[in-house]
Amino acid sequence: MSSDDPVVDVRDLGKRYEIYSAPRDRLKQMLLPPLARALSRPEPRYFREFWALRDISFQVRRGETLAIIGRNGSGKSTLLQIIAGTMAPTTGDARTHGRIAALLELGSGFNPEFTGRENVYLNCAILGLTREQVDARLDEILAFADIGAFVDQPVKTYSSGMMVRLAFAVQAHIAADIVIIDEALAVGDVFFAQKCFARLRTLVDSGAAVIFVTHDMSTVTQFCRSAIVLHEGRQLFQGDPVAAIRRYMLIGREESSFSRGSSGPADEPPEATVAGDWPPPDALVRAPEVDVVEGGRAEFLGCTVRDALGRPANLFEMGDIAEFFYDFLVKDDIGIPVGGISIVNDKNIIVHGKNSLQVERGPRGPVGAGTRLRFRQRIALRLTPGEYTAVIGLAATDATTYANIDVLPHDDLTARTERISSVGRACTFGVVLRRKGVALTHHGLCDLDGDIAMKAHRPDPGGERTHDRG
Ligand SMILES: Nc1ncnc2c1ncn2[C@@H]1O[C@H](COP(=O)(O)OP(=O)(O)OP(=O)(O)O)[C@@H](O)[C@H]1O
Repeated sequence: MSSDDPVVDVRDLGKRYEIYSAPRDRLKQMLLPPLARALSRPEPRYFREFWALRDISFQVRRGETLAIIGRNGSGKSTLLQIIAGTMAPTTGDARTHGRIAALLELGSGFNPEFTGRENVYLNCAILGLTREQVDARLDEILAFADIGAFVDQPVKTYSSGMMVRLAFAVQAHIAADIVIIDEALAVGDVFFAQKCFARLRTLVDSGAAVIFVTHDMSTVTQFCRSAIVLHEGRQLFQGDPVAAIRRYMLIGREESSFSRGSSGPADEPPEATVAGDWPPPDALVRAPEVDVVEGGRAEFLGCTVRDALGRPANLFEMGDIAEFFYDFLVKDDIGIPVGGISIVNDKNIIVHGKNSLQVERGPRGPVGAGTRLRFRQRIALRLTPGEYTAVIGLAATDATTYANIDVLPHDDLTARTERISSVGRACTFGVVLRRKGVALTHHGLCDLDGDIAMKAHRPDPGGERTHDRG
């Protein structure tokens, strides 16, 4: 095998599951078809077919990193299991060359009654290492796992974080040619995740191929050289990670009444407005999965997200302006209304939140029952690529508080502001790398204002020379 030959070669792969509506049907399926065959009768079937994967083909070479992305249930884990050899395909095949390290299901390779140390030996033996080889690596494995005295406790007493530490430490030290990881790093803390990525980078540099399932889009862009998008068991896309994320973000959206905003087709969708214009009230959407907490004093009517051209959009490039429009029907007399949005990432962390008290100070008064309150909130999405949801909130405050916002302590302001409605998952949108200019405008969750100055200073015999850059 030459060094350029694929170490993973997946061809026309398909996986069919048999779905039984009752356990007894499984038994019938085992017993009755052979009987029917013996009697030369038509074979009965007691299950429904479900194809979790269809026509999947790709190759991975040494030193390559491949991400597999897709919505829940798209077939990612099934595909990894077939590559890892723990599940057989129904059609096609997945050939692999070399030793495989797989981190698929938490604790799956461990015997819960054995200690961590014993499990290291057990796991390594399963992976084909001799006792002497394990002895030689044990210190390194345990140092990497860094679980202290727990290493001599039964694994059943471990937290999930400890379990993944030990499992990753083993898999990362067995000199594997192919490393397969299914989201497993997500249960470790951030320091351990960083250590794992550093280790994976070393493995890749030394020629291992890494296949990775993740829902974390920044991992895809930062770590992987290519990506496959699976959707309902089909391979929608394979190639550049950024293009793959775009494709992934569009799943389920292109068919809906939403369109793609800045990434969309050149022809404008019918409901586009001029940027900044208020869309007609019936253009607002109330998604079925919104999570509304309201005390009956106002009703959330819906929202729409528009791009800088006024087109409905839910996919933006880093730094694009998004305009959020959202309406409430006030059902009771309330004080001075306050509207706001919090943007929440896939880890349920609020990456940005702002309400109208924080941005405007125009004359305002209380509003009465029957008023339709309309908000337009413009946000520059200077966020890391990923999927986000918006929480939309309505609150009210009194005239005295409103007049004294600048002097009131924050806690007083909060205490004097009544929460009226909070709408979780009011809308979702994606942020992807930019296509023009610097693709990734910053690292980390959000882009903070700031600048960088540099001075180069080189003392020399003829006097000092200083260059300023700012
Ligand atoms: N043993 C099984 N029997 C029947 N159907 C199954 C079985 N295992 C998985 N499936 C189905 O196959 C499809 C693909 O499952 P899989 O776990 O591979 O998806 P996934 O992309 O890894 O999902 P997630 O992101 O939620 O982990 C799903 O619809 C799932 O319900």
